Amino acid sequence: MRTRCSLPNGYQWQQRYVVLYSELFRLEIDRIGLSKEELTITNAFLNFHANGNEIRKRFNTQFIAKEKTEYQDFFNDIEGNSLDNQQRECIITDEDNNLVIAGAGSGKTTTIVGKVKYLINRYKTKPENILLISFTKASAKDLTERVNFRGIEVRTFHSLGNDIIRSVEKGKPSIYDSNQFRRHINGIFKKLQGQEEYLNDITNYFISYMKLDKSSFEFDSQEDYIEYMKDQDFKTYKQKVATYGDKETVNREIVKSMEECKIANFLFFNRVRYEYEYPYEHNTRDLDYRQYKPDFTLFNNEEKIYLEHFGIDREGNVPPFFADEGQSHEDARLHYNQGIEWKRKTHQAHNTSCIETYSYENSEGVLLDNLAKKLTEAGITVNPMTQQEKWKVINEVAIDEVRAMVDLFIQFLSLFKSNNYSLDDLIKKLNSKSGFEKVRNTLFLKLFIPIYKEYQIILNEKAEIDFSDMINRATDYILTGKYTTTYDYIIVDEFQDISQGRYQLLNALKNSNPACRLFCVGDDWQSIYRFTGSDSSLFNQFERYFGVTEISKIETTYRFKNPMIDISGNFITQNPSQIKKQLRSFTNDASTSLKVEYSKTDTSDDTEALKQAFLKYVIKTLLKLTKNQYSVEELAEKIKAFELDKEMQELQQKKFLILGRNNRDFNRLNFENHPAWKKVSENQIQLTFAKKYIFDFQFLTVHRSKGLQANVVFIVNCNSGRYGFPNEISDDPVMDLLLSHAEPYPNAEERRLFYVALTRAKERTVCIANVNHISKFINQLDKKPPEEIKRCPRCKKGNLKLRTGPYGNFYGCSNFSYGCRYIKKKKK
Ligand SMILES: Nc1ncnc2c1ncn2[C@@H]1O[C@H](COP(=O)(O)OP(=O)(O)OP(=O)(O)O)[C@@H](O)[C@H]1O
Repeated sequence: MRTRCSLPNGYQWQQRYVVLYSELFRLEIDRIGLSKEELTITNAFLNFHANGNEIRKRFNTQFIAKEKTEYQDFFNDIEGNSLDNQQRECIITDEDNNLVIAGAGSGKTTTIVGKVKYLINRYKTKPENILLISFTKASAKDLTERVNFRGIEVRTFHSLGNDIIRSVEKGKPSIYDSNQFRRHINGIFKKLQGQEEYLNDITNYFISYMKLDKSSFEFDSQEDYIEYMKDQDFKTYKQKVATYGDKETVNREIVKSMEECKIANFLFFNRVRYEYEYPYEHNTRDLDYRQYKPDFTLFNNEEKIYLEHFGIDREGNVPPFFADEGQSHEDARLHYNQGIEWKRKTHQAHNTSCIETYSYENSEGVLLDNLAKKLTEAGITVNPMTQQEKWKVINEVAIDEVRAMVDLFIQFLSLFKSNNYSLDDLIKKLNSKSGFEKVRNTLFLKLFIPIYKEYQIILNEKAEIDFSDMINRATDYILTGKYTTTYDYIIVDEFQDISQGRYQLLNALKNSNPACRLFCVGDDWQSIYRFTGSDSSLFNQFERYFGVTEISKIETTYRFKNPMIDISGNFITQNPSQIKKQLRSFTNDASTSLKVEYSKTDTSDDTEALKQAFLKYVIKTLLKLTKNQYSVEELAEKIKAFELDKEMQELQQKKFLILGRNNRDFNRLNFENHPAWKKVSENQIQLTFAKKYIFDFQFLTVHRSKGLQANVVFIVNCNSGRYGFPNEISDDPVMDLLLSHAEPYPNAEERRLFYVALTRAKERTVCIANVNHISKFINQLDKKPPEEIKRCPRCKKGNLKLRTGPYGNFYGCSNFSYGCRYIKKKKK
């Protein structure tokens, strides 16, 4: 064991002796006959107890300053870099528990390399007494190479757990092949669908509980309500044919609210033929009003019956945000109720039948039962599909939802096991919830528990353990004394990805040697592995878990610059739970910019936008390289004539990354009609420019891009919707059952993921968003969108689209179908 040079934090020591201190303090010690020597010692104790922390701080400040001077040469060359002041200080700081909060690209790994070398050089710590842990095999290998010191091998938690088990059990444990995980869970899920009750539950979950049911009365602003609606994506299970130009596409029907979605699915699965917002059979158009389109038109043989769903409570009130600008809530209520009356009178006048349903029926949980009765009374036959038929339809039209459900099971199971939870723990947490969320979670658990049990049976039958079992079992061996360690120092990289199970292992290792010190480095802004078990509260509340801790920061980023530092920093800290840091760039000489490229197609193809974004970057860079001597047209000519060979070659040296939220986002790039572009492998794109210059683009998911960097990064699919960015599945509220602290800030995990995407580029990050489905993240980031993407001043979410009406051209909000009725006349 080495001797300590700086003074440890005395908080625990002060606590231990607090009673003795109070007793001595009460006594008049110079009058109780102590010898001179006893008096000196007692006074020193009292002084140190009262002022210990001040004394310690003063001493340590002096110590750090002295150490920085003495080891200046050493710190001037770590991996060929001269360390910055914060990097130096956190290496020298030497408490029992040390947490280094780092920024993206701030040299975390360089700092760890420096720490290890410092321990070995300065304190002569034996390499075998330093345990270095990283999270993935690749990062452990990279760190081993960077530390490059014989006897130091960086471990992953898994390899460590594996070795502990092997040493105790005197044999290698059989490890479950995690590559089979998805296949197994999918297989179990499919098998369970053969059971009648399970099939009932799963169809029920998809139809009624998959999307979050929030009443419009819960929202104060139309802005928030529209955002919620767009995130939830109110697609029914009915398909509709749509025509774009000369192409026909089949898409799921989209309605405007969760309640309408419930009604539509009810009609569809009960084989009631209907059309959504179909023009009323009688002409009602006049100069002020367009043709009336009832919510649903039901076809009963030759007869048409209408269905209107009214968004009112039992007293006829409407949600607060129904009021238009300058309109009082009471006026909005009157206006809406007049609309109801108009519809009733219209049906009376034309002798047509209209079934009415109300929002309050949904809040009271009787909407669909009442609807069934009303349909029967109106003579409409309700002919329910069997569960098998329903499930077949769901699989046919919404396979993405079925896959997402399997992803959710996988994510839930991983977090459940890596947290070392029991089913009882889940039930207890469940009981703390209420309302829709409780019913939804209960049904989810009913679906999850059999999957978990079957999975455990597979493990038992094969006598295998999975990664979570490995960590948990290793922890047990340490806690029961079957395995002992001698580590003086435990250093953990990427600490933001820690899970409860790994924390328990770490704590057990640390506590088995009282002299052991812990040095953890990570960036809470980049914690993106909740789906494999990480729990960000372990980072954010480090001290609560490990005891008194010295917290340091490294905040100079060596990758990206301003304005991206400020933009991304403001973006991530909108979530108040993220720790505040002041990132700054190592240089003011260059910048990293953020651009948004808006795709204007009606399809999910980002190809054209990617091309445009790339061209803009090429032009900008060439203008700079040629010192703005030429116009854009001249540049194009010169490229064709190969007169900018040097500049083009310089451009070719750059690294380009395309990032997607999911692997399937790669399919958003489709180069059918663009011969210069081609997909050359599963994740590679190539562009041949001017028939000569080849540019390579690598596609990665944002998760895979963690720790990587490029000159330019294009982020595709920056759109709203359940599978956009933010992806609404990953922040499914059911995950709260497993987190030690629920993350109340909306889309917290996805925000961190987007932050990781934003911070990969050295020069430019381009977000590609579709004008019709712009992600809320883009709305927050792009404060000044181009003219043609004028934000709607009312709902602030849509953009204004030029339309033609009876009084000429006008701008209307793209969120019209979500209820925003803003219009503005086009100036002549
Ligand atoms: N003091 C320094 N001076 C100059 N360059 C440095 C310094 N510290 C680190 N770097 C450089 O910064 C880059 C990023 O360092 P490193 O790989 O350690 O970052 P990181 O913080 O682990 O990144 P990420 O946040 O993406 O995981 C490397 O090229 C490294 O050499």
